[in-house]
Amino acid sequence: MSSFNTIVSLEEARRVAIFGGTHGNEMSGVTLVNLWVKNGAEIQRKGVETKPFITNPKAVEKCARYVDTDLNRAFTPENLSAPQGDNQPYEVQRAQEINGIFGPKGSPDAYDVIFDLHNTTSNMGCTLILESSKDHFNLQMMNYIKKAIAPSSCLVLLNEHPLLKYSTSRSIAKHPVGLEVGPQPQGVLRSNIFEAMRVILKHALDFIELFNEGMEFPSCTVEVFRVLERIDYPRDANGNIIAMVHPNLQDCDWEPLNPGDPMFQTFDGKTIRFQGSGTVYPTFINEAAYYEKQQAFVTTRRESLVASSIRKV
Ligand SMILES: CC(=O)N[C@@H](CC(=O)O)C(=O)O
Ligand SMILES: [Zn+2]
Repeated sequence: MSSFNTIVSLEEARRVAIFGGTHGNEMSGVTLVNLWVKNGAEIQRKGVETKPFITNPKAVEKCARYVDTDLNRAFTPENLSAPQGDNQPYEVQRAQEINGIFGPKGSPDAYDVIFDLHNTTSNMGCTLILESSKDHFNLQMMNYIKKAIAPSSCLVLLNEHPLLKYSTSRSIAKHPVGLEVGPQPQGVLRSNIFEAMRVILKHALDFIELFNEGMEFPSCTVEVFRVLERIDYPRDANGNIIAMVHPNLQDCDWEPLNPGDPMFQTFDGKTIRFQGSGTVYPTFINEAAYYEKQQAFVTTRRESLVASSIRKV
């Protein structure tokens, strides 16, 4: 297959940012970024300028997900081109500022790579979130990280869904990478989650350094979980939740869910079963921040993507 033989030449990744506090109550990213703002030795690499940055300082101060609106949905073309002014929601103003520093989104001036650090209350372990199946630089980075952290594992969630995709803070970079580690409650630090996040980032930065030094990365395949569908909690006519995630599904992120498997449990103990047509892999199961987004979990499908060989130009 030609895709296995072609070498894709890519620009070096000289400008890298690490975002923490996009959600102000996700403490691993907030804490790591604050640490690195004080002393950046750990994130320095030869030939790379790495900028640690707190994206939503007001939300961090309140230890809340956001102040007016979710910053990680705010980087839409409409918001970014809206006239600047104090009458805009805080996060929209902030998105414009951040786009000015690390973007502009979609332009040659944009940062090369942005890592955005998140925590989830779901039992997802280490998850890297990508927005494109065609970004060979990011796919190679995923392969490098997976190999480097073995026998620990990290999974790749691909959100390329035309309707479920959202306008993230990291989306202003040429190569956006979300890092989602859990389970960790909102406002809480857990040492195992904190350290897992730190290790992933170390390997990611090592990859960028090697790439910039001219190393060639041969073609490989990367297993990803592609976002398929958002599943809401069962609700009554008033919109109130009438069931919880079923105990058989709770904490079983990334495990196969088959048609007929228990999915929700009503308050009077009835089981609601999955009605899909085939096996899916649920994730973000019972994420605290997603109650407001009408989402109990997302379903995904396992796929193997081919990453072309890459080398710097
Ligand atoms: C729990 C959480 O905040 N998750 C992130 C996922 C992402 O960064 O794509 C979000 O919804 O923005
Ligand atoms: Zn988050």
